Amino acid sequence: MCPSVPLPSPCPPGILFPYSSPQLWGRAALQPPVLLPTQRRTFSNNKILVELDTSSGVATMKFKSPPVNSLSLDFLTEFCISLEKLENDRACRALIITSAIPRIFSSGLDIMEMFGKSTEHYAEFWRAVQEMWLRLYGSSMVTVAAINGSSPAGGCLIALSCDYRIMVENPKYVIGLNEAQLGIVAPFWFKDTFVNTVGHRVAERSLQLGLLHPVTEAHQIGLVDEVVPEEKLQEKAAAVVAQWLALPDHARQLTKSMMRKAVLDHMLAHREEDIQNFVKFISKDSIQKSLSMYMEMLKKKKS
Ligand SMILES: CCCCCCCCC/C=C/C(=O)SCCNC(=O)CCNC(=O)[C@H](O)C(C)(C)COP(=O)(O)OP(=O)(O)OC[C@H]1O[C@@H](n2cnc3c(N)ncnc32)[C@H](O)[C@@H]1OP(=O)(O)O
Repeated sequence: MCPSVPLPSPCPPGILFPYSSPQLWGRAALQPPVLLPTQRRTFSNNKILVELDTSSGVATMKFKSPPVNSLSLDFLTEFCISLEKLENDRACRALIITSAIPRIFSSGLDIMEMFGKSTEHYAEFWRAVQEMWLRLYGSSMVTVAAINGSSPAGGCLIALSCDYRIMVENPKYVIGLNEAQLGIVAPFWFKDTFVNTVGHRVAERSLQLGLLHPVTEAHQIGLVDEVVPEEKLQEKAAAVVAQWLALPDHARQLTKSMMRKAVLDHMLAHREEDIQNFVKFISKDSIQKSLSMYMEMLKKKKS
């Protein structure tokens, strides 16, 4: 189960740290203005590898869950634990998220977690999905998605939850919230996150059609901020992080919080109701049938 992490009281999970924890504003001030020798701290679990460069304050998180980095309950739990560790580490000010699996950033929520399971399992799974989003969208760190492969649905949500998205130029890669194609509906907080990034009209069309956008199109509609060749991705991500970290942390964090608070608060106010809605929706025979047909379609595509 995704842990309920003790955030500084009285802050509910997902509210940006600056609102409740002014003592953390000073992360920037804690950094001496001299170049220190590079020091790396790594921690790894089954599905995620994290490397923190303590001299720059930048962590890189690599998804490494073959075949397609699908967001299973185990994956989400590891993700939340890693985010909590970094968020609480004063040496860490920024996070770059990328994939160690060729051609895939993340294939989104693990469909097998939403298929043929108990209602208790669906509730636990959905709480973990919510937790992941609350932590990432509400993070006080600078977050950059270095998208080095396709990123449908939940994978796109991870990217959307970051402060900046850089995607590798490749005509085969796609990104978007394609839930409608599976016969399911993107929850209101997926939608809100999407609207906050691309605007209402683009989001409305893209969501209704369940579009997966090729990279160039994703760039045109503002779903990704920049497109780069594969070999430039890490360098570009580092440069973007450096630009964002050049500002005083407290000013950047309060601005981020101001921009995101309404959406985070809305979800927190409806969290339990959202879990009940998900369980009810996903348990329906018609939805289970749609998911089953979709999995069949994926398998057929392969053979
Ligand atoms: C009211 C409120 C209501 C709330 C209503 C509910 C809201 C739910 C919101 C849902 C959000 C989601 O993220 S739903 C998930 C959406 N995700 C997707 O649609 C992605 C589907 N996958 C793909 O398009 C492709 O697999 C892709 C990722 C591009 C990789 O293509 P490749 O050709 O490289 O690989 P494939 O051969 O297709 O896949 C390799 C194997 O991984 C499996 N696989 C692929 N994606 C998978 C996935 N998401 N979950 C599980 N398994 C997956 C395939 O079946 C294969 O299994 P084997 O055949 O056994 O090897």
